[in-house]
Amino acid sequence: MSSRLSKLPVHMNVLNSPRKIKSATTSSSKKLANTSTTGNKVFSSAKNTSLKRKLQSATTSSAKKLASTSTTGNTSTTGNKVFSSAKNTSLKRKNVDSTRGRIQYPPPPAPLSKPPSKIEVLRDENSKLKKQFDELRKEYDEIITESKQLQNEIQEEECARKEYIKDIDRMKKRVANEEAHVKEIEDYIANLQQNRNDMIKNNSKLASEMKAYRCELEIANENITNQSENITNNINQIQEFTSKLQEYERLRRKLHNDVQDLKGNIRVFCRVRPLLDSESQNIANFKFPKEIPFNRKISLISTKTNYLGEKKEIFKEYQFDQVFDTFATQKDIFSEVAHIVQSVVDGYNGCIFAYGQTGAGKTYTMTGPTNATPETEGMIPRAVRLIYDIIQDLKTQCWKFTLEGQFIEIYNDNIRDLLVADPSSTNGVKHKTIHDERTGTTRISKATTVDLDCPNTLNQALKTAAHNRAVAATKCNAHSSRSHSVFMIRLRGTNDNSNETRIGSLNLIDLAGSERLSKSESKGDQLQEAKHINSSLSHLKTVIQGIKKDSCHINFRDSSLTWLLKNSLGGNAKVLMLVNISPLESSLSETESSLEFARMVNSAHVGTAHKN
Ligand SMILES: Nc1ncnc2c1ncn2[C@@H]1O[C@H](COP(=O)(O)OP(=O)(O)OP(=O)(O)O)[C@@H](O)[C@H]1O
Repeated sequence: MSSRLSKLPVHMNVLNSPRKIKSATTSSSKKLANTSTTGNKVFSSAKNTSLKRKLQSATTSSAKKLASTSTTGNTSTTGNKVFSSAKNTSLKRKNVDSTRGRIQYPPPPAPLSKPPSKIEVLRDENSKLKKQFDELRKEYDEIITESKQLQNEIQEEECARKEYIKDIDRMKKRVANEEAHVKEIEDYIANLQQNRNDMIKNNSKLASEMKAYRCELEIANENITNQSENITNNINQIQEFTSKLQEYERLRRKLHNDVQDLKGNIRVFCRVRPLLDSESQNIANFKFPKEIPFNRKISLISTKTNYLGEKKEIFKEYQFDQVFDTFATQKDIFSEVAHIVQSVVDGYNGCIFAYGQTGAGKTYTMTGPTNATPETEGMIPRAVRLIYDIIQDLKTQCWKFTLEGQFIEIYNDNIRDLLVADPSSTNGVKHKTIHDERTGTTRISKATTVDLDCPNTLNQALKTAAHNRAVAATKCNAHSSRSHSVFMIRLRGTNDNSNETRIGSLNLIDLAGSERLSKSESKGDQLQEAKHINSSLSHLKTVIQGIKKDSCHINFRDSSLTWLLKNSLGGNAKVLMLVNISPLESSLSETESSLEFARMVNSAHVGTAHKN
């Protein structure tokens, strides 16, 4: 019995060493905490179970010993037996209960007056064992508590581990993403690297190109420097040439004027128009003796019957500045007119008038036919176009020009505006001729003035004038032949370089038909018209004769026509008279009359022209 009990401490040695158990538990707990693997859990659980089993076995053995001791005690006393049995039963139950939970120990036996018996010894032992058991139980409870804590810790660790695993998975995913991102960045960097390499290549290429350009630039700069010097030299030369040109221009104008003076300030051209398709009459017998460089003479052979009834050929020869036969073109006529136009731009007054009987070709010569072409257009459009050309050229010499025009007609000695949009609106309007003695120019009051700044304005003005004359012609039979039309051009030029000013004027006149009163057999209004025409032409003749004789007093005021032409016929003027001749034999008498008038004009001398 004692050996068996003595064996108990051997078991209890294990259990009785709380430090060892605690240390083992702590070590196990640490291991568990460190490893947190399922295997460790199992191990820990197994250890706890083994500890439980040992405790149970120790309790069971103690109970058995008590039972056995109790049986032996029954031989002494019944009361003790009962007591022992009851105690043993109670102890057994307690011991059995102890396997389930807390163990209930029997109260210690009452002290014996006799030396302690075996039972008392056993009781002491039992009491000691109980104490040991209580201690063990306490330790066990602590271990259980600790184990539970460990379990909890294990569970927590397991949860944490799972979280870690999740975190690791998340991290893995993140790492995968980051790796992909890194891959992208690496690709991007590789691309950038490639670009950088390309750019480096380009850079070096550009650098070498730039070097080449720099060389070229240096050469170009040298060239520019050289050329700048050349330009400066050229500018100096140009300035020299310009001043020389201006000098030559002055000389040219003087020479041109001298030539005009030598030619005479009143020059007369004669033009014989061709036979028209519509005409079937006989042609007069004209002769155009060939001269070089141009024809100056025209011979007229007529047959006259004397009082004896004898037919006699009469030969008359006229000489003018130039004679144009039936083949002459508008261009031929203008080549001579152009000199006067040039004089006008040079600052002189000019006057070109067409004289001749009705139908002799005055309007054709001055304006051109109704649907004129560049070949057939007359002196007026050609003169204006030439002025445009000359003033355009003069711009290189710093000349600026303004050009304006008026277009009027003189009918029955009254002035009418041909550029007005509505002729009926001017009924009763009295126009006056105003001469500016300072500038030597003439203008008509209250008449429309147009700026002839471009060929279109000129064409429009010519159209309006032609329309207004046509309207008047329908109202009054053959009106156009019954009035003098005057296209007045005024020109003003300034030169800021030389501070020069040029003022010139050009009158282009289509005179009324010059047929004689006796022949026209006019009556009524027509007679009145014819009288006015003859009167004005007669005054023109008188004025020119007065000029021819150098008369002190020339009465320009005698007719509206001569008054209008005062500045154009006076000392400061270049005059060109175009005598238009009909080729018809039936017009011979009028032809002779016109040629006589022209001869008289041609012999007249109109002062010495001077600039305005
Ligand atoms: N050189 C010419 N070449 C061709 N046709 C011409 C020429 N000269 C005049 N004509 C024509 O002769 C006709 C009469 O000419 P125009 O009208 O010019 O005469 P005019 O002297 O002006 O007459 P009016 O005094 O009645 O105005 C017109 O049909 C015109 O086209």
